[in-house]
Amino acid sequence: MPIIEAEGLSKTYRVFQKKEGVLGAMRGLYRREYKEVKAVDQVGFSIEPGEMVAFLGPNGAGKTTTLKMLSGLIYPTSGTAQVLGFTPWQRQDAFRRQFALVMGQKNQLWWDLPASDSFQLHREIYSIPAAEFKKTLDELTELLGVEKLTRQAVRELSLGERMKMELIAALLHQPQLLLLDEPTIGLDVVAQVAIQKCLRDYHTRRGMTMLLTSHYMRDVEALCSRVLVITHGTLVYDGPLSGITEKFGSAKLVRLDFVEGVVPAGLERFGEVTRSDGASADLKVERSKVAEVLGAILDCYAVADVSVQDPPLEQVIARVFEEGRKTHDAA
Ligand SMILES: Nc1ncnc2c1ncn2[C@@H]1O[C@H](COP(=O)(O)OP(=O)(O)OP(=O)(O)O)[C@@H](O)[C@H]1O
Repeated sequence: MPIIEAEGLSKTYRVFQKKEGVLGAMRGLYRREYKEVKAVDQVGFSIEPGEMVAFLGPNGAGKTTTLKMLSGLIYPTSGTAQVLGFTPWQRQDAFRRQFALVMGQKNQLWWDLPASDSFQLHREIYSIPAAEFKKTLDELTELLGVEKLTRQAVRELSLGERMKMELIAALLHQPQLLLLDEPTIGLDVVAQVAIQKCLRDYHTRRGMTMLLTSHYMRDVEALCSRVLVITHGTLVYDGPLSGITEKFGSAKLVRLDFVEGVVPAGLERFGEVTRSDGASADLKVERSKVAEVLGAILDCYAVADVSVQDPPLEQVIARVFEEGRKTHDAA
């Protein structure tokens, strides 16, 4: 049975339009005007137990709104979802005990108290047996290298340390499903890698299911083999991470090193030269023409080394977002 099954999930927000100026504000008191924002439009997907899935999209695409519906924080306008066999917005206790939601932009821990006090509260709320609580806590603090920081007030911790504590709090009750909304936002590369490693190790040990939103492609590459892409509230891709490059990365990057120690003139007739540096150059070549172009280059020049690469994932994803925007604007 899938852990998450969403069908036709939609959310339209009704937003109050405040008029400019004092007069406008006064008019708004008795004649309120609203506009509708279609945040999520007929989204459907299914996630099997143990999958680690990335949920990608540009700012305002509807990712957080979808996660909020799946965790029962808000009601959908229409559509259905079954999460762990429950309808999330019915907020049954048994459902809440089996999942966790971590939002990189929101604090769930008490600011003025040490994280260990918040952990104890979680233990009470979830009725975790003392021995089990200690074992999980020790495992997680060790995994994240924060054993010595749990007795320090949360407000005194760095952003990265705080995020690690948030993650520990979320995992203490050993949820089957972890929903993560930008868990590495604002973190330096070292902290990002530590969070990724913790999630990967924890997944290997416990096999939890994970749905993650992130604007950092490194998170996605490190953790998720499947990707859902949403733009303007609509799902535009659901498939393997590698498939995104095949589907949307129409060009390949051909890297050439020339024997003569300089990049020869006239290379641009074979494709767009994206880098030229000493004896080496990068050429953007249409995927279907790579073999033909390489043959022609080798006929013309003395090439010492050649490699053919996919474009960086960031570039491909940016292209998917851009195409989604164009389709939306044209509709
Ligand atoms: N509470 C709300 N009331 C009104 N509109 C909202 C509300 N929350 C979100 N929206 C709107 O819904 C759309 C989707 O927002 P959402 O936060 O789900 O996007 P997102 O993909 O998570 O974006 P980001 O990557 O910037 O976090 C946006 O246009 C946003 O302005």
